[in-house]
Amino acid sequence: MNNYGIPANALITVAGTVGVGKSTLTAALAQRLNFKTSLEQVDHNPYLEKFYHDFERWSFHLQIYFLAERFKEQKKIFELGGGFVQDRSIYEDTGIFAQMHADQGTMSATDFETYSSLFEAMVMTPYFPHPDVLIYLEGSLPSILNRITERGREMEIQTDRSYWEHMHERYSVWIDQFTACPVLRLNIDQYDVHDPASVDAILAQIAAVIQPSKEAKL
Ligand SMILES: Nc1ncnc2c1ncn2[C@@H]1O[C@H](COP(=O)(O)OP(=O)(O)O)[C@@H](O)[C@H]1O
Ligand SMILES: Nc1ncnc2c1ncn2[C@H]1C[C@H](O)[C@@H](COP(=O)(O)O)O1
Repeated sequence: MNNYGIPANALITVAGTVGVGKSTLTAALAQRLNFKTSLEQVDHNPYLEKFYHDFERWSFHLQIYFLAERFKEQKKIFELGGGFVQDRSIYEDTGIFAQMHADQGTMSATDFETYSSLFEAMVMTPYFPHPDVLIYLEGSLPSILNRITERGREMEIQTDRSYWEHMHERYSVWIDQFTACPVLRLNIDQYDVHDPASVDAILAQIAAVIQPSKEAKL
């Protein structure tokens, strides 16, 4: 247990739509807690750019790739005994991205079924540590679009606004139904990741969510 009352073996996962600020908050929390990070690799992803140019052609390949990457990270977290802040959850791959492309017809029904059965088989294993808390970042679509633009990944900037609108809407429905682990909702206008007092306040909220749920498991 550290000064914040957060167990040293905790798994904190940061969720939310593209550009909302997950990686930035992940790094800030991990640094303060002296936790390891589990980050999403964008630069070495062999499918991501192709996917943004042709969803139909590449969505299945990309989902399989993300699933494999995410599962390797889950296994590492399990083997190292926790103490991680994780950028994006595996639940979002299936519950947001794969589902959205299946619903929009940019992933075929057969591909979605194959993907979903693989997902189920991988998640139902002892390697799969559910987070102690999932921090859900939320904010207005215009603020998030500004962040996507400022960050400057050309493939995302060139993507139609409607894609981000659908995703934003889908996230808000998804989180209201999410029950796999305890959730802490944070509005991006209500914290400043560069202000230590503001990060302290988040850590206190994390501790308040984790402690009762850890006690309940004992
Ligand atoms: N709290 C914040 N205040 C202002 N800008 C932020 C904040 N968090 C992230 N950003 C900026 O928004 C952009 C997207 O953040 P990032 O952490 O990469 O998002 P995500 O990992 O959710 O896609 C980056 O340019 C980052 O510097
Ligand atoms: N499962 C996914 N399917 C499609 N695209 C995905 C998936 N997971 C992440 N992405 C994309 C979205 C962004 O362009 C990058 C990185 O996500 P970010 O929210 O910026 O960390 O990968």
